[in-house]
Amino acid sequence: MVDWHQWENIRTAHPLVYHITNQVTIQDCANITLASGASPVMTSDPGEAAEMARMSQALVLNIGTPSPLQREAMLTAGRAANEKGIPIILDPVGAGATSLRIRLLEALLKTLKFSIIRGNRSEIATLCGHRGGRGVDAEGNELDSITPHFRELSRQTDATISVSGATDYITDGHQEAFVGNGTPLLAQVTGTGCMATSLTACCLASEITPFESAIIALVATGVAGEKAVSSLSTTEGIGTFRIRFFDEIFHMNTETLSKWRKVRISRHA
Ligand SMILES: Nc1ncnc2c1ncn2[C@@H]1O[C@H](COP(=O)(O)OP(=O)(O)O)[C@@H](O)[C@H]1O
Ligand SMILES: Cc1ncsc1CCOP(=O)(O)O
Repeated sequence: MVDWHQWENIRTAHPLVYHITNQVTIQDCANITLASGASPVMTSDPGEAAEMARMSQALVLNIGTPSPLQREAMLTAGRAANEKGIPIILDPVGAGATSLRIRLLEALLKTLKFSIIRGNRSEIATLCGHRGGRGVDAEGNELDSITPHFRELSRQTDATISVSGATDYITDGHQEAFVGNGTPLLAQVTGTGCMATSLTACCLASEITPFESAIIALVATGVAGEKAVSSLSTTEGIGTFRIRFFDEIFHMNTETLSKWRKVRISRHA
């Protein structure tokens, strides 16, 4: 059972969520963080990364557009966060696309302890050793055949694994959740995965457990997408959808989450 009231914790706690993230969706991530009731800060200068991490309540490391300076900032901020017990969430955007991304992920996973790793199926499958994906979007991978690998990754990394797709899958190695909310239009707008990661960090920063943070954030993303798409007229498309998605997150509350949620949770055998 998920306590959906915890969504309101974000507005009450108003946590600072530090993002080292990609140049494509950085502003969307800042705005979705604000829409949920948290406060974003985005900077990639290694010179201030440790100090910024120490004052935050959660750290997002999103590898969408890596650079040498950003890679250094991620390791510096990550070490500072780990030392202070501040939770870190990793978004391995485009994980399998290049060797540089694979090496960066190996370094991050070797050096840092993550509370949550959130990506699409191709990205998380790459972390499980099944390299795939042409760019940053998911390709292939039937959910049923791959969930045992996600559970194993959770055990190996001691992190909650949050995998988005038509059906989202979350495991902390002991229990698993399937989230059926969403709309295919979410996959046609860039940044919805990055924003799902930001929302997961907002929950994590508000003292919600990693497993519940992952579920609540993906339900909120999916429900906001469903409500946004249902409001579109025949002449409206992804531009209006994107704006309405922000509005729906801004107005998201306990009642909407518990009424619209499509979640199945079970314990692993
Ligand atoms: N075919 C789909 N049907 C319904 N929801 C989807 C679909 N594809 C993705 N979503 C939703 O879109 C959001 C972003 O997921 P995804 O597109 O997998 O992330 P990414 O942008 O990292 O590739 C998630 O909330 C997910 O549930
Ligand atoms: C298109 C693109 N290229 C590098 S990062 C990025 C954004 C990816 O965003 P998301 O993973 O949320 O679709």
